[in-house]
Amino acid sequence: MSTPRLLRIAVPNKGALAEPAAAMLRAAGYRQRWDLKDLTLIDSDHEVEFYYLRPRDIAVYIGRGDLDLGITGRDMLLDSAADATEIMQLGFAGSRFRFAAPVGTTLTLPDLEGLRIATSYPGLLDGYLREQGISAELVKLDGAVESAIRLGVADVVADVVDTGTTLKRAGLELFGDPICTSEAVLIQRNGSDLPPQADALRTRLTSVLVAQNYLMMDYNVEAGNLAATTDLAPGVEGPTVSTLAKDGWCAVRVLVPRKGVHLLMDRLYEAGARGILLTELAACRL
Ligand SMILES: Nc1ncnc2c1ncn2[C@@H]1O[C@H](COP(=O)(O)OP(=O)(O)OP(=O)(O)O)[C@@H](O)[C@H]1O
Ligand SMILES: O=P(O)(O)OC[C@H]1O[C@H](OP(=O)(O)OP(=O)(O)O)[C@H](O)[C@@H]1O
Ligand SMILES: [Mg+2]
Repeated sequence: MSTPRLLRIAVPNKGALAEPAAAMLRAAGYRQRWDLKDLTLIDSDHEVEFYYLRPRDIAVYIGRGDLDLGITGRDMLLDSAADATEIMQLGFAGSRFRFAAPVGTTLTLPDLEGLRIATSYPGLLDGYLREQGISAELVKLDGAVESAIRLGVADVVADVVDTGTTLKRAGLELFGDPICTSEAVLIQRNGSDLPPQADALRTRLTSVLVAQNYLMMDYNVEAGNLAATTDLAPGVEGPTVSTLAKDGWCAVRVLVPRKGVHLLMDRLYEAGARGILLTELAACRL
């Protein structure tokens, strides 16, 4: 029987994506580099080879078919116009791509006509301006775009915004609708055939997301109140209900979303649940 070829995965080597991407792969059970100077790493147990590349270049390699799968930002994928598509959302490096101008300028979208717009994402911006029928001059910069207006090279910027701190420090404010809402995504070349290890990777990454977003809950409840509590927390495939060594009481175990879990515990308590315990999931396969 022939051994399958290595699955080749592009992983960001620096910037906002690098650390959480490596952490997610580690949490999924894959080996990751410890030495930041390593350019590649083979995880022979899983027949996977990781390539550590500039986040901006990852969509290009995937679109050309040089590598099988890559982790990048949706904004970077769209900016590259690569022949690739996102196949999974990874839940980190969330950001919005937005227009900003000096505080008090009160611009609207049509005012962009004829203005100079600084950006590190000219492909993404150009596509949006075309869609909106606006003709503007794009000033392409590598980074620190927020300083472009003060330095006189642009009237407006279009850049990645997370907390908004960088914009605020530069004396800028947002205007217009978000051009793109982004997060880290797993990408694949359109129509490419992947070795079987790709399915295992996707299952493992999904499991990491579940383990991050869910908690295991245990509680005790009198049989008469069981339905009221399980209605509040129905779980993924239904709660596990066992008999408690106390007359007329049940023990319940159920997966619950991390988000809003304190409110859920209050409601369960009101509905009769007692001894409510939460446990982190170290790993799972659902
Ligand atoms: N402060 C941030 N918070 C959350 N996500 C961010 C933040 N800054 C950038 N990102 C996201 O991380 C991804 C990579 O951006 P990053 O700024 O790390 O790369 P870069 O430095 O522009 O890349 P390169 O060095 O290759 O040009 C993008 O998808 C972007 O939306
Ligand atoms: O809204 P905030 O939380 O302030 O984050 C947004 C900032 O983070 C990124 O910058 P990065 O550190 O990647 O530097 P760069 O501009 O050189 O890419 C982005 O380009 C913004 O400048
Ligand atoms: Mg950046």
